[in-house]
Amino acid sequence: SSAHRPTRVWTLSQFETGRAMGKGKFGRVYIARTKADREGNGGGFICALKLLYKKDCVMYNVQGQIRREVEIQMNLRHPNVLRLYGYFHDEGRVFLMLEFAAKGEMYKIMSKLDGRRWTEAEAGRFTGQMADGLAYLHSKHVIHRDIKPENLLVGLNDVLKIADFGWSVHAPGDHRRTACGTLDYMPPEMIEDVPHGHQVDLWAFGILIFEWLEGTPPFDSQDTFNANRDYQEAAHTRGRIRKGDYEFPSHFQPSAADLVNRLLQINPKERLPLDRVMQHPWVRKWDADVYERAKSGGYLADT
Ligand SMILES: CC(=O)N[C@H]1CCN(c2c(Cl)cnc3[nH]c(-c4cn(C)nc4C)nc23)C1
Repeated sequence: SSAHRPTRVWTLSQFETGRAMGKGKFGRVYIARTKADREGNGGGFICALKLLYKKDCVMYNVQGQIRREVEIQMNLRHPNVLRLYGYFHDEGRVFLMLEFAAKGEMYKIMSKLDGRRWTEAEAGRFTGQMADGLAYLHSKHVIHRDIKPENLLVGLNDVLKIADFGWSVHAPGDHRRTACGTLDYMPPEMIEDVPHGHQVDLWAFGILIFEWLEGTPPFDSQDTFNANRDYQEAAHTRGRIRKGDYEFPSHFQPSAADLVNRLLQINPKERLPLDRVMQHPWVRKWDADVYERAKSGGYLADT
């Protein structure tokens, strides 16, 4: 029957928590394992337990936003989207039970690669998975708005997981972070501050593919730290983004460059839709069946 299965009520006592995996400014994530219940069932389930302090949420008045985002993420089910299994709270903290991604954070893994570059095969496979996960999110009318290596995780077997840390760990500092956050992935329409739609994720996807293959993003803003140079750099970067002023290094695969060009279109309406990304020759070369996967999943626009 379609009777709504009540989500199990969790409490912290049902977990054994391990080390903190990262110290986000506004929350911490611990590796955790569920304890078996009295009948000896349900033990040993590994997850990532994310803590948010209520006092931070109240101070930044984001509790409503977090509740909305949790409701959305609870209903998302896709192999390339990090699962949110449940949530619970005690008097001072909110706990999110998230899927554990065994290989960790994409940007950290990239920092260990030679030149921060993936091979063409690795980048191609990640591209197919990213198109699949994004198509699923867009079919649920979820615009990510913050696609970048910092918000991607990698599971066993190099499965890419889109994780939306933006609203959770960073949300309380969101305004500050966006104000001084990196411009690298920001599309022209967000720089112009005009209304934007799901195509902002397509632009960021183009930036991401470039960075996977080159090791640096095309409008690299060289995050400088002294104020006035920082301001001039940012102004220069914004100008380059608005004009679509970027170029490919000589080693860049022409077919991959073609795909990146079709995503980094100034006019959001001209960016290649995800069903076409999945059918692009360079993607099919490395992930031949992503289009069929997404079609059979029923979340591709029937264009
Ligand atoms: C700074 C910060 O908060 N980091 C959080 C982000 C998400 N989070 C994880 C989340 Cl939410 C889920 N799975 C993870 N796996 C890992 C990880 C695995 N290894 C080998 N190393 C790490 C790290 N991290 C996560 C860790």
